[in-house]
Amino acid sequence: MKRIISIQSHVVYGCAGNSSAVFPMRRSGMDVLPINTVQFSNHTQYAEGWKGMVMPAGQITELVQGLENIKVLGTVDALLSGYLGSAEQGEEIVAAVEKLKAANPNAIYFCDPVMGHPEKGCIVAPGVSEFLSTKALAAADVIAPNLLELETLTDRVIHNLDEAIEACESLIAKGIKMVVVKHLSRAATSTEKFEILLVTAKGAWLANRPLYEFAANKQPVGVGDLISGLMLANLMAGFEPVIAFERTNASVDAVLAETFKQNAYELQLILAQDAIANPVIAEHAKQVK
Ligand SMILES: Nc1ncnc2c1ncn2[C@@H]1O[C@H](COP(=O)(O)OP(=O)(O)O)[C@@H](O)[C@H]1O
Ligand SMILES: Cc1ncc(COP(=O)(O)O)c(C=O)c1O
Ligand SMILES: [Mg+2]
Repeated sequence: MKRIISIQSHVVYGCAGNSSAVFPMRRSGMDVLPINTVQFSNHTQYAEGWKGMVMPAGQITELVQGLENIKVLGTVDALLSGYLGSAEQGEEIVAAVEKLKAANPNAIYFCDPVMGHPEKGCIVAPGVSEFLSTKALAAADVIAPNLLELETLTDRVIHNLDEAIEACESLIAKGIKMVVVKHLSRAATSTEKFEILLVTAKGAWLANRPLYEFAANKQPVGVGDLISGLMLANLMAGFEPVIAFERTNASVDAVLAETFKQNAYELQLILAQDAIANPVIAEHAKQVK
């Protein structure tokens, strides 16, 4: 069984961060070790706000040390990071990646560069975007931005698929092994489908899934965290990148379809759990470069 440390937010109610990714990764057969960057009542896109706290400085480092003390750190196959409570937590994560790779040189770092953005509504502490664009990017093996995050990481405005591929290739040229663009949004080839992109040194692949008409102020949150968690789980399960990409897209579609069917705001992970574990691929990814 592959083992993944997942360093993300925890929300008491609903799905975001670890509360969106841990159960699906476990349901996909992974042994997941969650480290929470924050403990919030709910995600930060509720109009009513949220309660809770950012985990104290040093907490990530202390917990990783605890894993090393009991000789578990060397058995970990991957570290996934997502929503950060502070830029200082990012520094602790990069140090944890270095410690992990010293204990297991085959381990990989999968970074979901969750950034706040007025267009998106997600609220993230100051300095996090700058950290993600520099030190996290330098340490990551796989990175999974949405379009806005990809633009920030590559300091460019992206208008279409070709420009999105070029932006990903610029990250590959810097040493990133794989880029998953979780949402092509305005750079997508069609407005009728929800499109995602996989780019590696071997090429670029486009996948899509149906668009569900959620109410404007009730767009489910935690989808990116779900995509990143399932992509990593599928890679750890041994699927080739394109197959992992297709399986992830199929599982995420099943979750969104169930969420839409239930007219829910929070992702319906439990109702869709069988499709998480055993996705049915409706349409294969198309190689676009
Ligand atoms: N199949 C779908 N149909 C409609 N909306 C979707 C679908 N999948 C994801 N979304 C919405 O698209 C947005 C994706 O957010 P974005 O910030 O672009 O990436 P992410 O949040 O996944 O990191 C979210 O509002 C999510 O609810
Ligand atoms: C606490 C928390 N964690 C994680 C996220 C990331 O969610 P998404 O996967 O939609 O980018 C958000 C977004 O608002 C959030 O508020
Ligand atoms: Mg996101």
